Amino acid sequence: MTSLFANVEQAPRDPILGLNEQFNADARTTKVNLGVGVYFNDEGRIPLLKAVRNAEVARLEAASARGYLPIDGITGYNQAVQKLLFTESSPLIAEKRLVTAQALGGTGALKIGADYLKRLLPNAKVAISDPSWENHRALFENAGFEVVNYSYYNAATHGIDPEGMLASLNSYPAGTIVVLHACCHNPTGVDLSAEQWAKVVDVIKARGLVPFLDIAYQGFGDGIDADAFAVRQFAASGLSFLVSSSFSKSFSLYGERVGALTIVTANSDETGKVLSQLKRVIRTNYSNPPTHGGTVVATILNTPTLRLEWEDELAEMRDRIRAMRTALVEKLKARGVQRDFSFVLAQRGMFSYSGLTSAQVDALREKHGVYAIGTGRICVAALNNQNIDAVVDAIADVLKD
Ligand SMILES: Cc1ncc(COP(=O)(O)O)c(C=O)c1O
Repeated sequence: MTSLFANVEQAPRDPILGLNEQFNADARTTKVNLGVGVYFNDEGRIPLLKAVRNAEVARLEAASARGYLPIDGITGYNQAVQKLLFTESSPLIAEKRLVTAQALGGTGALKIGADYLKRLLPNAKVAISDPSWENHRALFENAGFEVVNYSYYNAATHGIDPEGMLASLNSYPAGTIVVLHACCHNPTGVDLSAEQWAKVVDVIKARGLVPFLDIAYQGFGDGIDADAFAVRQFAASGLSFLVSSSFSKSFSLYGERVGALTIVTANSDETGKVLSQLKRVIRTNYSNPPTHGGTVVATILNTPTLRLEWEDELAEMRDRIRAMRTALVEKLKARGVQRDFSFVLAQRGMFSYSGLTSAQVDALREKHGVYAIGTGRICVAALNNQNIDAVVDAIADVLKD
């Protein structure tokens, strides 16, 4: 009798998680991991934010005073997410046009959104940017959608291809789902300008496309409010759309899986019905989300002192990444590297799309123990004063070859 799994084939390794496994197995003490999308502090550690520590203390104190742990429903989480995205005075809140559900990180928010959209629009295609976060395509394909790419990045200018993007959007039939990075585009770090967003909103509205905004780095671009610009533009347009929020990076809570899916409906009647459907998707996947990380985030967002503490720490992370961008560009220049890397200064968020070829990325890893993604994406948020000189030397070396 053949065994149940006798004919199972080895699945390809996830490009990022696979690289991480390789990094962990690398015995070199000088190795640097610029592959994974994680913010590390100057000691190379994932920081425990003071606001998080203080919220944890408050959480435990409240639980012991009560004498029991609540089993469902985190007070104030959904409302806090909505205020972060749309501001407290948004008419969407007053008009009860928002459905928000806590989700397992940004990935979980995309997944429940995708599963719900598959029920709503079974024949729609999903369009993602070229390039996009590695998981977008696989996630929507796994939800049963055909996924296509819209033009986004111009490698020659290290900028947006605005005409190409609008041409792509204009070619789609009504009902096509368009996944947009609301800020800090992953992997390129290149975002649309206000004027470009306005044109994108117009085309999406005119053609009846369905926007799904992914906001995984709110606060890492220009600030909490500035980074919500695109989300608020869509809100002002009167369209119905979806937003997936991730708090993994902004609260430095990677392992807790904190995120949210928000759906903007046309009116309060739709809101009630959409919520009932979304609950069904969640219920049949994992029943309800864990409470720990969500309570910490809700406590911070709803407690003025903790909120200020968090905003300062988020700004500190953003400033440190910017400082690392500047240091990288200046050190490469000082090292005599001919190629101009100044485009890196205009990129936002945690990543840089360096323009290094996959052969150069291989050489960085094999010769120097510097790990980057094959597309040339490096995580600038993983650079620090201890490792940056080794990284600069390694890049200079592979460019020389
Ligand atoms: C664009 C984008 N969306 C979503 C996610 C997923 O976020 P989370 O780690 O919270 O699942 C990421 C994380 O890398 C991302 O870069």
